[in-house]
Amino acid sequence: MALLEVKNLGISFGGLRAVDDFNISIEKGCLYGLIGPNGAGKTTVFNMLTGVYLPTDGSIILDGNNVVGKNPAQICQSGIARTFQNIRLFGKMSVLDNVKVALHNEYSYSLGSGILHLNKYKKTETAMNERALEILKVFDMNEQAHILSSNLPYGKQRKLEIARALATNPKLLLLDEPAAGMNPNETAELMDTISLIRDKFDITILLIEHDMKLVSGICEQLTVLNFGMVLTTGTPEAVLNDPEVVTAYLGE
Ligand SMILES: Nc1ncnc2c1ncn2[C@@H]1O[C@H](COP(=O)(O)OP(=O)(O)OP(=O)(O)O)[C@@H](O)[C@H]1O
Repeated sequence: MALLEVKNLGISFGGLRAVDDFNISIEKGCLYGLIGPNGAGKTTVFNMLTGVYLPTDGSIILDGNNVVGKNPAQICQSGIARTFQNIRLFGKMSVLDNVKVALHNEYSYSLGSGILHLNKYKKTETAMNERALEILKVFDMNEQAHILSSNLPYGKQRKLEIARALATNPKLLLLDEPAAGMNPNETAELMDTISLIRDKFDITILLIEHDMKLVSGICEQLTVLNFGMVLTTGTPEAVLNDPEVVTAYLGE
């Protein structure tokens, strides 16, 4: 059974049909790319998958359960995490704290325990620090744990966003243009990181990206969206050589 099965998904904003009859099936462990021209509806699909937008039609089945109608926090608990096109870190918090805020799916203590610094609070905080450092180490950022996140270079801020999303312990990680604004060296490093976390965290990844080098380098399956509708689905080789895709998106 696929980890994510999306059927006939659609949404309208007033008279605009932003996404129509969108179907996708993603096997567990797959690294999957969603591509298409600007305004095709890619981020709108992410917003529906994460409960930010309520679809007008269709179903989103994650691991056998329909998540349509759940709010973003409930969907995060069900196992979908995301990053955003524009970096949305807590700039005035440390790198470590940015990761720790996302650990609440796994760790918790009562308000009273926190105020009174009871044993439960101390144990949980120690465990959270250890877990957050472990995640940061995968990104080679454990030594920067105590600096302000806004002081990180751009490429590292993007990685920290991914680390924070991973801290929610997702089954499915959605990355919205993870390479946006990166230079070629940062993009190459990011490609290695994305492949590594898929293996190390045993997760499934769906990413939106305009950088075709990244897409063809790491994705195993692609779906192309055009004017809110699926143009085609297949392997990167088949999709990127499809004349319709070349005309609609790649512009050659
Ligand atoms: N909340 C909203 N209200 C009205 N229209 C919206 C809303 N959200 C998205 N849209 C419209 O839906 C369409 C798809 O937008 P979307 O941002 O999903 O495209 P995209 O494929 O992610 O584009 P890009 O590659 O530029 O990020 C656009 O016409 C956009 O203006």
